[in-house]
Amino acid sequence: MKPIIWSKYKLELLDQRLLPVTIEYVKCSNYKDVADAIKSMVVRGAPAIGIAAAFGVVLGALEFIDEDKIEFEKKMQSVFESLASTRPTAVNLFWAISKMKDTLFDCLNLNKDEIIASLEKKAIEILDEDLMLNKKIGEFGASLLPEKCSVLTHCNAGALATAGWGTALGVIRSAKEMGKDIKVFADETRPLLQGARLTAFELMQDGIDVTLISDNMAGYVMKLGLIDAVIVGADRIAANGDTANKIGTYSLSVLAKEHKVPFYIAAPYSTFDLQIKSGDEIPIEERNHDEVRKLFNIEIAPKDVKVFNPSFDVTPNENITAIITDKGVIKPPFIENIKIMR
Ligand SMILES: CSC[C@@H](O)[C@@H](O)C(=O)COP(=O)(O)O
Repeated sequence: MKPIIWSKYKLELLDQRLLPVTIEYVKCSNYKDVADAIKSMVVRGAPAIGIAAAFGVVLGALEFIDEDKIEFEKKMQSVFESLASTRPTAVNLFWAISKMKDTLFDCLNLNKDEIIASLEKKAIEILDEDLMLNKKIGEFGASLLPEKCSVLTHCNAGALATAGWGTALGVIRSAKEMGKDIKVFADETRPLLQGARLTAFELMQDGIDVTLISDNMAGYVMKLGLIDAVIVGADRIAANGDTANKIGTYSLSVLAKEHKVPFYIAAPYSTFDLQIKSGDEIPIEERNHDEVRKLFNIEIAPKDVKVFNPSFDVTPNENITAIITDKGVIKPPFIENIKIMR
């Protein structure tokens, strides 16, 4: 099941808000539809929102290509801004938009058809490259896992969050493909339940042994000795290795440290933000408070209760055993080794 389908200048996004109950695609015929889909989390996961935004740029260009050159450039600027204003934490979004901006800049002197063709080519390249990067992450990560092991993961860093295969779940898929005996514990991941709805669904579809737990069970499961490794994805990795990922990841890293369980981050190069020195500089998205007050639109708390709903947290580098990337496995000291690897 592909999360992103591009065909004949139309973008179709698998509506991840409805999974696993309903399988439905949302059709995006202009850049505003794409921005709305990213904001409302029809499409989610760091690499997937970057890819969707790249196709959003193509749709924006198609909409404005017939304007005169100055007007076209002005309108494209608002396309970039609108797509960039959707979600602040995952750097893959800004990485992909910046690739599309560079491509547009390089082809502005070409004719209209050539401009559209260049932008479309770049967006398809970003999509195809992500799948290839995930396969590499999978291979590097799988070699870290013992022949028989049980992995805990959080949120969804799988095929649904990427062009396919996944980062954290890519490591699990590759390990399985290598013949390793892998069991997975998936945190349900409140408030939006990406672990329960997406990770459990994805792994079951692939016949991978998965056990769902609620987030507050992770410590007990580790204490029972049921977890050999934690593997999660990332939304942004600072130059010192501090990593933003779905809210709850930080707590897991603390639990893993306490129980001496290795804690791995799996992410492609597009998730690194070497402009920022540490995780303190990563913008953390705060989402609608009803995500916490309600579950599937049903009130589960007093209507007006105060809520804090940060969508991500930052795991400090000292809690991370290694970062699995498409170029290899980065171990501490992260400041030096990230520089060398990148
Ligand atoms: C390969 S996806 C990595 C991360 O983007 C993922 O773990 C995550 O935090 C997704 O958050 P989401 O809010 O569902 O977009």
